Amino acid sequence: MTEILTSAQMRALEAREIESGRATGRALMERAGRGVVAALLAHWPALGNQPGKAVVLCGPGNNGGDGFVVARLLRNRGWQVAVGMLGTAEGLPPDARANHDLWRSMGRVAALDAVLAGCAGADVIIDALFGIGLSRPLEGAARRWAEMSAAGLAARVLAIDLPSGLCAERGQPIGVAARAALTVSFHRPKPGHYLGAGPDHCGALEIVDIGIQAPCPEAVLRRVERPAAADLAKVGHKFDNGHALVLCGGYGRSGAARLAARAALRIGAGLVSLGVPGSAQMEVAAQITALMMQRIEGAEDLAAALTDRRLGALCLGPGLGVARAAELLPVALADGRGCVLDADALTALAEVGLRAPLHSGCVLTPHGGEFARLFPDLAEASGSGGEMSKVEATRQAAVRAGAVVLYKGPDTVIAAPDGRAFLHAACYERAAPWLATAGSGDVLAGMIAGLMARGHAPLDAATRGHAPLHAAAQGHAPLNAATMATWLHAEAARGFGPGLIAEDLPEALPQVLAGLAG
Ligand SMILES: NC(=O)C1=CN([C@@H]2O[C@H](COP(=O)(O)OP(=O)(O)OC[C@H]3O[C@@H](n4cnc5c(N)ncnc54)[C@H](O)[C@@H]3O)[C@@H](O)[C@H]2O)[C@@H](O)CC1
Ligand SMILES: Nc1ncnc2c1ncn2[C@@H]1O[C@H](COP(=O)(O)OP(=O)(O)O)[C@@H](O)[C@H]1O
Ligand SMILES: [K+]
Repeated sequence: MTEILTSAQMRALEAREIESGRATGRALMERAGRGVVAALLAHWPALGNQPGKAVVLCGPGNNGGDGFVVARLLRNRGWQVAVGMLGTAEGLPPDARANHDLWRSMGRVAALDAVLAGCAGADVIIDALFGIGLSRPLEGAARRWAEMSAAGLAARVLAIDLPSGLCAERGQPIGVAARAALTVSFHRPKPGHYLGAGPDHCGALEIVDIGIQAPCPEAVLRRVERPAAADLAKVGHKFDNGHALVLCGGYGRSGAARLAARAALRIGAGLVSLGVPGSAQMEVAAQITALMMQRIEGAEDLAAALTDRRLGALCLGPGLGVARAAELLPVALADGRGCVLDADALTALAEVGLRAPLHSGCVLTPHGGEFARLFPDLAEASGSGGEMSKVEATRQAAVRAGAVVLYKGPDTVIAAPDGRAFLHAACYERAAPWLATAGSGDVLAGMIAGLMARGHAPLDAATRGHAPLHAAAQGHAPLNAATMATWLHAEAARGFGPGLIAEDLPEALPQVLAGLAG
């Protein structure tokens, strides 16, 4: 279950399910409500011991309809339930109206403001004001609710589908948004559950199966999955496992490249060389052992080094210096070899305005600042106050660059020029706040380069389990390498935990790789 659906895709699926005759809208709403109650009792088991007190806030659409179902099911379990409503019964869509009427046969519906004023003693508050249908900022009582919950005044808030006010696509409040302890969504998560401020507003996330059988569209955003051990196994001679070249900066600036190179080696490249200018040779030589060193003063030396076809991938950027990056970039990009561009290489690229001949073997790994330098319009459109999601911005950036773009952050989005896109969200059960440490991006760049250099093609589902296919300089495809490295990078941080510094990341990789195999 790796798909992440936009609101439009979710609506289309629901419509297809209903058209197929497999379910009615009412049935889906009933299952949604049942799922919410089950999730509530699973999340707060003490509430299952004896009937509690619930306040249910119902909005003017089907999210409100889910709320009426939950109110009825809790009342049937003996709970005291107060329902507050925004809008009128007449204005509700048909399924929500039917559930409103069912609830009215067993309880009252008050105005939202009145219920909010009396919700202090509730065991749980159900936010069923708005879900994927939110189209403008909250106002009036709905806004007051969002402010109240965001201020932490209301305990045990359960949001149905989304905390009201949160944009399902961008993971940012449209104006203000409620804050929940638990968010229960349906069928598949939405981008807003993972992006930006989404996880903070959602609290914890539960996805409930409501029995939709219609298949997800092919071209959806997917979550980055745990890699298969077979894809990372090492085989044969060191040259069978690929050779990566990490370009290094001058004297006093070699640390970042050394970090990247060590990560490339740890992730399984057979050989890793540092391309070092004369000024840094002594410094680097004193610091490395398993890594190799090659003198690369400028463009000519790099061109000569690249005549070795066993070099499967390059990494340019960490500690490189913008001027050196600008000199080396054209040579590095000339022959279409796998190339990870990070840090100073991205800044150099931004200075020439993406006119360098990027190609589909490149992976660009910008953080927010670098993304804004490379794609200022997309950064603005996806920034605060913009309308575009980080997913869409990354997708467009990949098309424009003709290369894989990995837009970093706790929510990392990875997109290929052909439209495929993946999200790695270091939140909820995969939170890895320790990654916010200097140099961790350098390690990621090295890991990607190491995977791209590795001398066997990734195994697809059809060939998994058979002997890997050997072909020098045919490493992991850039998109695969980027997604796998992102998962392993976060996993290494999660395994190490508090106190992590970038140097620890390559050293934590063996345990992560062993864990995959075990
Ligand atoms: N799509 C599906 O597959 C399913 C949807 N279900 C529920 O249905 C919800 C979607 O229902 P709707 O499409 O009716 O959308 P919502 O219930 O999220 O809200 C839509 C209504 O709110 C109004 N509105 C939007 N922003 C407003 C604002 N700021 N102030 C005042 N009014 C505003 C709209 O005009 C519309 O009337 C989901 O979030 C989910 O909870 C579930 O019943 C299960 C299945
Ligand atoms: N709060 C966070 N949770 C999880 N991952 C994070 C967080 N902050 C940053 N990261 C990750 O840490 C890395 C930081 O990279 P970058 O910003 O380039 O740092 P540096 O330049 O210091 O190496 C990226 O992989 C990014 O996705
Ligand atoms: K909601």
